[in-house]
Formats: sequence, C-alpha cells, structure tokens
Amino acid sequence: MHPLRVGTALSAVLTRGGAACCRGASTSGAAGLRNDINKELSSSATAYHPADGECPSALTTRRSDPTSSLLALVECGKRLSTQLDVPSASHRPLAGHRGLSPSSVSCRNERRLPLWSLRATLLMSPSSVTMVRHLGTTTNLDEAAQAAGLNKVAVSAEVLSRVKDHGLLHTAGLIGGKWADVASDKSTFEVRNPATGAVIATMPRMRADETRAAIAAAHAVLPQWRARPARERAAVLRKWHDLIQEHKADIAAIMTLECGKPTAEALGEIASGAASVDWFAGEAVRVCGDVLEPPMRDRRMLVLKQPVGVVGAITPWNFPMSMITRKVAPALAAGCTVVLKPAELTPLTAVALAELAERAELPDGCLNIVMGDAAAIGHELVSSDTVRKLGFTGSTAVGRLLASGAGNTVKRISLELGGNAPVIVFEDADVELAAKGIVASALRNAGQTCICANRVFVHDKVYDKLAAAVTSLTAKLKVGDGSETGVTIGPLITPAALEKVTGHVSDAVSKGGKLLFGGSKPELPQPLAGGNFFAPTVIGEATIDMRCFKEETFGPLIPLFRFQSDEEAVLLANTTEYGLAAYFYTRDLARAWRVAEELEFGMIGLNEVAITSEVAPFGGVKASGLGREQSKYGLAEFLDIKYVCMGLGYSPT
Ligand SMILES: NC(=O)c1ccc[n+]([C@@H]2O[C@H](COP(=O)([O-])OP(=O)(O)OC[C@H]3O[C@@H](n4cnc5c(N)ncnc54)[C@H](O)[C@@H]3O)[C@@H](O)[C@H]2O)c1
Ligand SMILES: O=CCCC(=O)O
Repeated sequence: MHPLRVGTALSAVLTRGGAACCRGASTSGAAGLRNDINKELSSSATAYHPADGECPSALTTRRSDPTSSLLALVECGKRLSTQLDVPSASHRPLAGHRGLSPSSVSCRNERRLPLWSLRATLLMSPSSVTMVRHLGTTTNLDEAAQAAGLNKVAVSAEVLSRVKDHGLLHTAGLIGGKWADVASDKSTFEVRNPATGAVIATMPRMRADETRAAIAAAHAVLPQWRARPARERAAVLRKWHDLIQEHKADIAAIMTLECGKPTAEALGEIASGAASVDWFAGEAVRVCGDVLEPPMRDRRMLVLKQPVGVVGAITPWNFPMSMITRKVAPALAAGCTVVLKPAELTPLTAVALAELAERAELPDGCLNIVMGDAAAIGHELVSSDTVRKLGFTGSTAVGRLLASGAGNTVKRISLELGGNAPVIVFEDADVELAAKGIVASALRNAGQTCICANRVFVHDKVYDKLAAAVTSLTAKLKVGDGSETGVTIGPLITPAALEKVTGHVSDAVSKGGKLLFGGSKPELPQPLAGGNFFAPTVIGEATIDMRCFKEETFGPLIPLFRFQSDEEAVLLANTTEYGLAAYFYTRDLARAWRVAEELEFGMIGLNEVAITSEVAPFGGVKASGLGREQSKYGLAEFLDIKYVCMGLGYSPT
C-alpha cells in the first residue's frame, strides 16, 4: 500500500474547543491524538448497529435543514449526503462516520472538525491539511495521519489520483444508512490492483454480527419502502441511474483499478448496469396482478403480486457493477430491501454505487453492504428466516453450497453460476463474422465472463480459414493496464486465475494441441511485471480429453475443435455439466431452428455473441443455475404471488 501522504498547505487547524472537546484526554501530541481517536472509535464501535427508531425520520427533516446537518451527523453517526453544512467541500466527511455526542466535537475553528472528520479529511483531502493542533499541542502531520488510523483503513494514492469524486471512495460497509469502516473485531482485508499487485484499499472484514445488523436494518425499513407507491420507487431508481451515468468515468476508473478490465469494457459494463436500473424503474410501475374468472357465483378471485421481503445478494468480481444492479434494481423496484455482499476482490465499485444510491435519496436501510468473511456472511444470509430471497452470481461450487443451505429456511433462490460456452461454426457460416464473434466473446474481460466462448467447434471444411482468421484477430490485441489507451486485454484477477489458465494451456499442448498464438505470460514493464497477465492464446486441434473441454477456463484461451456432422457438433456442445450460453453460426434456417432447440443452454446466440440485454432473460440450466435476471422474468423473481378468494356473502342471481 502506498502510505497516504499528508500535504503541506495550511487550511485546517484542529484546536481544543472547550473542556468537553476531547473526553478524558490527558496526553498530548500524536499519542494523545491517537488515544482520543481510538476512544471515539471504540466508544462508537457499535454505533452502526441501527437502534430501533434511530435516524430515518429525524434525518429526513434535518437533511433539509443545512444548519442542523452537522448536529444530525453527530447525534446519529449518520452519513449525510449533499446538504452537509461544512465550509469547504474538501471537508465533507468521506470515510466511515461515527456517532459522537455533540459535546465531544465543539472545536473552536472556522472548520468544525471533529476527530473522525479529521481522519476523513486526512484520508481524502490530505493536501488541505498542514497542521494539526490537538489539546494545544501541534502534531506532526504524518503522525497525525497515522494516529487517525490511515495506515489501517485507507485507499491508495493511486485510487485518489484516478478518481475525481472522492465521495465515492468508502472503505466501509453500509448498514442502516451508516458507513461502517471498522469491523466488530477490527479486522481488515486488502484489495489489490490485479495489473500491478499493489494494495489499493483496506476494508473492514465483516462477519456474522454485521450481517445480522444489516438484515435487521433492511427488515426495519421494509414496511415503509414496500408501502411507497411504485412510481416513487421508480423515481429513486431513475435518479440513481442518472447519477451512475454522471459518474461513469469515476466508476470505470474504480472498476479498472480493482478488477483490471480495460476502460472501454468498464464503460460498457456501466452502460449495461445503468440500463438495468432504468429498465427496472420502468417495470416497477407495471407490476400487476390478475382478476380471475371464478367458477362459482358467490366469490371473486384475485391474484396479488407482493415484494418477497428482505433480499440477500452475493456478487462476483468479474462484473463488479452489473451483477449488483441486476439484483438490487429489480429488488428495490419490487419493494424489497437488500443486504448486498459484493466480492471482496472488488468492493470499491459496490460502495461507490451505494454512495450514489444514497445521493439518489434511497432511504437508509434499503441497501446495505457487508463484506469480508464470505462464508460467515453467506451463512447468515442463507440461514436467516428474515431473508426471504437470495440472489447469487458466482461459481457453481459456492452456488451448490448456498442452495443446500437455503433449503432449511425454504427461501427463494436464484443462481447465476458457471458456464462452459460452446460456439459451433457450421460449414455454411459467414466465417469472418464467426471469427470476430469468437474473439470478442472468448477474450472479453480477458476471458473472465460467465458467457465467454470457451470451446469452439469448427466444421472440418472451414476449420483452416476460421483458425487463420481467429489467430490474426487475436494477434492485434494489446495486453496491459486496462487504464491505458488502446489496451484490450487486462490482467486476470488473481495469481490463482493465472495459474489455472497456464495449466489449461500446458495441458492442451501436452495432449497434442497446436499453439497458434500466445501461450505464456507476456513481458511487460514495471509496475505491470507484478500483474496477473496472460497473453491471449489460440490453440488448434483441441480434443475432448483436454481440461479446456471439460472445465470453464475463465481466461484468455480459444481452443479450436474439429467436427464433421451437425449431430457430432451438438453432442460435443452439450457434453458439459453447464448450460448457460451457447452460440452458433449458420445461414441455414432449418438448421438454425433445429440446433437452437437441441442445445441444452439457457441462452442462445445465433450469428451473434453480444446477447446480454436488460430486456432479455439472463440465466442458465443444469449446473449453470436457477432463475433468471434482467427482463420481466427477472422482476418476477422478487415478487410473491398471493391468491385472494373473496366470498361475497350472498349468491348473485
Ligand atoms: N451465470 C452468471 O451470470 C455469472 C456471472 C458472473 C460470474 N459467474 C461465475 O462466477 C464465477 C467466478 O466468480 P467468483 O470466482 O467470484 O466466484 P465465487 O463463487 O468464488 O465468488 C462469488 C461470490 O461468492 C462469495 N463467496 C465465496 N464463498 C462463499 C461462501 N462460502 N458463502 C457465501 N458466499 C461466498 C464471494 O465472496 C463472491 O462474492 C465463474 O464460475 C463464473 O462463470 C456467473
Ligand atoms: O459474467 C457474466 C455477465 C456477462 C454479461 O453481462 O454479458
């Protein structure tokens, strides 16, 4: 981690502002400051657990009154959005916020800077601070930064320099509207840039306690949120959508920093994620039940659609935004509230989205975020009776675990799991189009997409032409840091992912595969030498005994297999436990229908690989999952059906 440097321009001075300023403080200098900050942190260590009746209504009023914002913040430990009345934007609190009593913060200065705010300011706007005077003693700035805990909970200088709106950068979870930057046991985890291996943030490692608090917060606000007219919920979602669009450059920068995808792809994901939010805002007002034709005269029969309740959402790192919006937007649209656990590899995108949701005036508790100990959090979400639905995207192994746990509380579950997508290129295909599609699909996000083309079956008659076209397109790609212009292939997410791809390539070559392009870790200059890069790779003459036939590679590998007949191609394509997406290229209409029906997959791309859309159902069969996201089918996953039979009490003639 690059330690945060504290700058030199004088603009904030923290002074002792009266007897009550620093409770019980007796030492001075950095040690005194550290003691006092620690006291504040420990005295408020549980402040983010929402107490009954705390904050929401009071804050709604106070938010609209800028003069009392700071007081509200202090009283409730509440994260305020744009109306916080502090003299300088640079002093807007940006990290976690703690409940302090008003008396503990009466600092005599034009900047009313409580201890936690000093910490936030040092973290996010270091150049605005040149001197810290605490209890009448001037403290060295580096010591002050350290005393404020910035070496423990922080984002790196690299993040600060690439992201313009530092308000998006929380190193904290969100529970009941409060940013919680210290885990109950004070443990942390690190987030790394996969392009360099450098630590870019340190986050609180939350567990069961925080998850229970988040579930309670989601449950507390559920009655108010589901009672809001759908049009109002839609308005909040639209505002969220607009703010996401407005901040897309910053979100893309965060995404590239933590998951490595090239900026253009990050922007593509943001467009897709924002489109989901907009779509579900539209769908919110179109939820409607049915009036059935009763078989008897003396009663009426109705079907109501109601929100399922509190939703747990667990998301992966490869699409740090769109896997969240596909769950959170329909849940909120339906009137549900959410506890989200983003991937620990990519939590910064998630908290940035939550910050924007707050700015869109999503009520506190409607969206909560916990992160850290995945197994402990997952266990709480699965075993809680309050959580009525769990939406999960990730590996089949974890999906199986969650599905079996969810059975005990008989909750609804949707699972978007692994894939091992085939592409079939028939002899009548447009080979150039197919080659472009194969490279785009297989190498998207460096091959780390659940619907990436993973196994390419090519008819013998067009094999050589297709292999040459795929190799030539692959050779044009540029590997590097996703934030650099022109880079099309970023790093893999972790060293383990790199190892898996390396293993698949060496296994294929050892079994007779022909290396047509790539095949190794590229030579890149510092600091990228520490990154998880693998060259996009094409292997010809692949066979079914290879690992790349049986397993999802999740890396930039295109294995080409030969086939002779339609039956053989479909059999090969279906020979997998997975059933997420499949693609094929043909110009024969009869073959198109037959093959689309015969492929055992949830999504089919015919002469097209860009199949994802907010209006179309996304999901798989077999070991690729259950349920659907996106589209009207995705909204239905968050609605319970209730049948109401009304006896009229008389029999009309
Ligand atoms: N079908 C889809 O829509 C889709 C989309 C994206 C990714 N994926 C799949 O996801 C996989 C890659 O993602 P990944 O490596 O992050 O998967 P993963 O299963 O390891 O992690 C996914 C999420 O589950 C969490 N998790 C891990 N162990 C857990 C546990 N015991 N209890 C609860 N949560 C737990 C992780 O922290 C993360 O948030 C690939 O197989 C890919 O195909 C599928
Ligand atoms: O990895 C899964 C998501 C892919 C997509 O949104 O197209």
